[in-house]
Amino acid sequence: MNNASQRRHIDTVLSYGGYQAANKSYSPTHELIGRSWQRCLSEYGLDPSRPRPARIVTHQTLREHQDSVDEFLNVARAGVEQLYSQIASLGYVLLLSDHRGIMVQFLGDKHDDRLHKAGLYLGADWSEQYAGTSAVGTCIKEGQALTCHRVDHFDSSHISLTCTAAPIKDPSGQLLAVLDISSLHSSRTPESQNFALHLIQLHARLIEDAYFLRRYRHSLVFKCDQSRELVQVNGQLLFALDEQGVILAANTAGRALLTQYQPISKEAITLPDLLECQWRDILSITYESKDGVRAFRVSGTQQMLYGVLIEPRKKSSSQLDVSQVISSQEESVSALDRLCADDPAMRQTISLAKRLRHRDVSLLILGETGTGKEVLAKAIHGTSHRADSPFMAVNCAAIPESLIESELFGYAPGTFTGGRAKGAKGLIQEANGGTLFLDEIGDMPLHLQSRLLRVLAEGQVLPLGASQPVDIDIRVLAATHCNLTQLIADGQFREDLYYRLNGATLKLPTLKARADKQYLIKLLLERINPAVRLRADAMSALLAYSWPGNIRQLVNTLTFAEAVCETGEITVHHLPDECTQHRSRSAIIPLSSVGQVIHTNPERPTVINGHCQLESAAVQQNDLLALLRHHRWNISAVAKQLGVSRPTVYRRMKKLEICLPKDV
Ligand SMILES: Nc1ncnc2c1ncn2[C@@H]1O[C@H](COP(=O)(O)OP(=O)(O)OP(=O)(O)O)[C@@H](O)[C@H]1O
Repeated sequence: MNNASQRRHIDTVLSYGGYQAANKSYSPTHELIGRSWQRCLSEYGLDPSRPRPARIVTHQTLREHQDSVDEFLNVARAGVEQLYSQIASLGYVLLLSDHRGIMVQFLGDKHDDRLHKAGLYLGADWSEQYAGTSAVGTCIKEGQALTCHRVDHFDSSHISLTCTAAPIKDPSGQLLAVLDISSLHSSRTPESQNFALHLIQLHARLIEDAYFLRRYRHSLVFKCDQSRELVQVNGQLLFALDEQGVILAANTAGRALLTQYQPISKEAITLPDLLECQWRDILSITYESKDGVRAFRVSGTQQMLYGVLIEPRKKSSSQLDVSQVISSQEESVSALDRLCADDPAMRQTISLAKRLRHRDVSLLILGETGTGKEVLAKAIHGTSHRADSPFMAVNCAAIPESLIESELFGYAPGTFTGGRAKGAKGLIQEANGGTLFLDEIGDMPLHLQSRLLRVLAEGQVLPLGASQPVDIDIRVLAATHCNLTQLIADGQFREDLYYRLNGATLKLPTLKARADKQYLIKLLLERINPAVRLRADAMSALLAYSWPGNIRQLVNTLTFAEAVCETGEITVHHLPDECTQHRSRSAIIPLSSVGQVIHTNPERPTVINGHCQLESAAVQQNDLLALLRHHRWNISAVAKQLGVSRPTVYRRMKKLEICLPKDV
């Protein structure tokens, strides 16, 4: 914006007396803009000839503002991110302000200095009192959605911006936050922003309603709409009710209806009064109406509304209510159920595990490192009829090859010089009556695979140096992150053992792919320290991160954050750098610039269970490379962060065809 335009704008504002006459062609929002200019000049004493730089509040102040809307930010996250995904490519940034005009959330390019300078940034103060007329500040004052387009702004330093904002109110009608989308540049015509205004109003309503439903999740909620067809998916009016049908709260559309309804002598308005019906007509909707919808007439009018009931979520048995699950003295949810909340892949796995837990068939658990293979194996054991017998876990990759045999099968007295004179029971025997968990089975040497096969086939183990086999009764659960089919094809794994182990396959998704990450984050943090709170900004960062080390890395990250946060509250600043820096995979160093990858062959996809995993391998390679480079190729540091041993890191590097740079 050049100086001449700014000077012209200052003149326009100064001669504001003629504002409405001079701007006849403006859209109706300009009544709001006019009132705002008036406030700026006469109430706040702002001087249009002295443009004000963007004011960004201190870190501490920002935290206080974020805290005050923490619960709301958690609920708003999905709506905010969905809106941003729709507008980012059009050059907009998204801002969420609290009711005082301080930006408590920002989605956009953090490194764009122009945004920072323009105040389109986290912590910026867009209150009308400070920044003059703007979409956010004026929306707060007027309680209405509006676009503040270019010269609508009071301050001449803002006249290249276009900003569109909508209010979000709490269930009592108080302003909670303002949702805003802004762009540094835009077409000159204000009409170009009409679509933005519709889009933002739609998302503000979605977020507001999500917050309403969250706040009243333990109450009966009546949802209604003028359309029978749309009410289930997009009911516009929400009413929270007590057991007698008294309206406890309503969303914005519901409150608008209530203001039209004037009861004569009632203190508390009931829904049956409002809809001229019996309380039982409402309570019986779900089971008496075929489509779960019933028609009602609004009292004293001809207006029809179609309503559905949303049942309260029970406080005690909800699996998603983590604090309930954890604090519950009675273990109402089995160890298997607790492994996940609402993730489709995990649900399938857990349901299969439940069906097979009492059978003695061997199970093969597949999943990347840290996805919880051992935890699942333990839960299967713990919920099976073998629960009171031992659970023995053997990590075939961690035991040196020379020791696996004696560790597993044991040895007879006098077999080894230096060994225990009396001999030793192997882990297979130790597990007798219980479960033997063979982790990293893909790393078991071939000759031991034959011996293991015999144990499984014959139910007997022959310790080293012994002449008599010992009867054993074990159930075997095996796990691997390897592609066993490929190992079989390469002659490194016995096909007959594979079939023996694979009574059924249980697959664990990567943490990144799980829809119930939030549940896991809360569950794990609760276990680490129930008194520590996770702030919404930290939760957002954790949800956005790609988690190459899966749940193990999440545990380590939360443990670290809990240790470094001193105030009993984890914010994004307490998270390790990689969680906040790698917001998306595309931000990870491009392979071509690394130079440590040898002959990555895109023509040779890995095949797991018949599906092409080429992309997944590339992603794993990217993630591991990023971590290695982040830790300057310090393998111990990478192993620590991933929560695996150094040999595991080396093995994974080998598998992903990554080698150490020469100068390390
Ligand atoms: N569902 C879960 N709930 C809580 N903690 C979990 C869950 N799944 C995994 N963990 C934790 O994550 C870490 C890794 O789990 P586990 O050892 O079972 O993974 P894994 O897949 O067997 O890893 P690897 O392949 O490296 O042996 C452990 O600290 C475990 O306690």
